[in-house]
Amino acid sequence: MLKTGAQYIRSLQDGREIFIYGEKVTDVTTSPYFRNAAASVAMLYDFQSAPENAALMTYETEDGDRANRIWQLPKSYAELVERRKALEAWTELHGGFMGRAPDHVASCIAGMNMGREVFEAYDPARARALADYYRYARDNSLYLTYVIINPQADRSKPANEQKDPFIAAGVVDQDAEGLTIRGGKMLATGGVLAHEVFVTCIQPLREGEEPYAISFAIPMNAKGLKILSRKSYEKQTPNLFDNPLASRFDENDAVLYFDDVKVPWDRVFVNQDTRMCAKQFHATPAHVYQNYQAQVRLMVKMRFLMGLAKKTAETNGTIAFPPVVQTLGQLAAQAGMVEAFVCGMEAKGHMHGEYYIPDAHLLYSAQVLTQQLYAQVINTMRDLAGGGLIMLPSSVEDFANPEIAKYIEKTQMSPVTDSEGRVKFFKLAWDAIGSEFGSRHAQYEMFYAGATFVTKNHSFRTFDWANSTGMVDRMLDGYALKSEIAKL
Ligand SMILES: Cc1cc2nc3c(=O)[nH]c(=O)nc-3n(C[C@H](O)[C@H](O)[C@H](O)COP(=O)(O)OP(=O)(O)OC[C@H]3O[C@@H](n4cnc5c(N)ncnc54)[C@H](O)[C@@H]3O)c2cc1C
Repeated sequence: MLKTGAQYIRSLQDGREIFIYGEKVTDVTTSPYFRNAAASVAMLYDFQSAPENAALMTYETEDGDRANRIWQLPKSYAELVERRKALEAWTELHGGFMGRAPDHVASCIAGMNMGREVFEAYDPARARALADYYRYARDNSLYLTYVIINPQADRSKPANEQKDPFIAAGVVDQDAEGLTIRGGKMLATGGVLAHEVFVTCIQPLREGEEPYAISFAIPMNAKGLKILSRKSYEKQTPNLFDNPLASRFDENDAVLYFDDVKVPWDRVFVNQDTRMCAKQFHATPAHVYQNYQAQVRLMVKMRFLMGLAKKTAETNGTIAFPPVVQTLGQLAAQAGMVEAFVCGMEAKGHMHGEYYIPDAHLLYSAQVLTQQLYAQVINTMRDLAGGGLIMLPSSVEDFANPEIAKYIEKTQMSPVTDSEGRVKFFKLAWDAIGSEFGSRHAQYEMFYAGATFVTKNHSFRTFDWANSTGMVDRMLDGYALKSEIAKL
């Protein structure tokens, strides 16, 4: 069943325990720290369930119901592209600023479900749990987030050798009903807004780390689950005009602590198996699908950033300067590169059983390069803007005071807009690239898919080295020292 925005908002009122600013918040939808972000997610739900968007955003499941395309399991290139168009349309609603909108983890679980045979070979009961969960989440329009990284503490030691063996979430007990989980996980982006969380470990685990080699999904209001929120940018932003992005799209990031949380067997996908923990991502299409979604999102975000860059130059009257045109051309080429990667990984995809999967190496190439690219793009945009990002009145209250408003009109000028338009535009640009919200985005784009050594290893692992070294070998085979000496 497709949820509407109102149904989504109601479904969040489930008594989950969020800790922030010394308080416990149990209703996200009315909290000044989270309510606007919840309303933004509700907007996504309304868009998916609007009758006029049915063909774009939904597909018919095997039961004859309609589900959001984020759950679709494409069986051809054409279906993959159809699904991507839905992701693009959804992402445009937030300009790519909600990194863990519901399409991210849905893509992961859909990809995992496309590789069910890997779970069948591991344990048919766990495979059944995964297949049932996929259908349950799809049929109930669930918003899932995930925590797949152990908290930073001492990265030189495995989880079982940390000062506290339960700094990272692991199994403390198992019985006929399921597992009991204790410990922490980073970093549940969207955790306060999601219905459920998928919990596992994507970091390679060694012998001795079996208790941490788990994979399961539970509701955000599960007994014993504590959501430890970072500061709220939404709360710090007094109004929409001054922080048009932070005030609406602060999806939040939270450490999760599992205070002896009970996980029933029908929600357990991997139990204390280090090899299977890695295989669930890399032997199935899960890792490729979740990160393909992330590149589609980035493609849309780059388009939005290009709009900001061009308007920056227009607003400052620098648009006709040849070096500025070249800078915009360079930025546009970088945006084009992200799009080329998305189109390339789709076109170069392959069948995994009955499903069509984007090309893994082009995906990992995109990840490695875009992790570096984002900071470069932001820096170039700051360079284009100069002090205009800072030469701004403190808040809408300044406009509301006639004495100050008079001087704003005298000092905020542009060849293409009035003083209000100039301030409005630069406040948006600053929120995207410079405010605390914008700065968190730079960190997000650098790390959401793992540190650079991780993505570079994926690129190394998936490149067709045999083809390249074969070419070199054929070249080397075409000549020899002996025959060259013979020519002397
Ligand atoms: C804004 C934001 C949102 C996030 N959202 C989520 C989320 O929704 N779900 C989730 O599960 N995770 C999330 N994460 C966590 C993210 O997956 C991790 O930040 C990422 O995997 C890197 O892990 P780390 O932060 O522990 O960094 P580390 O692995 O500790 O790496 C930090 C740096 O230390 C060095 N380093 C560490 N280990 C090595 C090594 N073995 N070899 C070489 N160099 C090393 C490198 O310089 C590296 O860049 C989020 C992170 C951020 C910043």
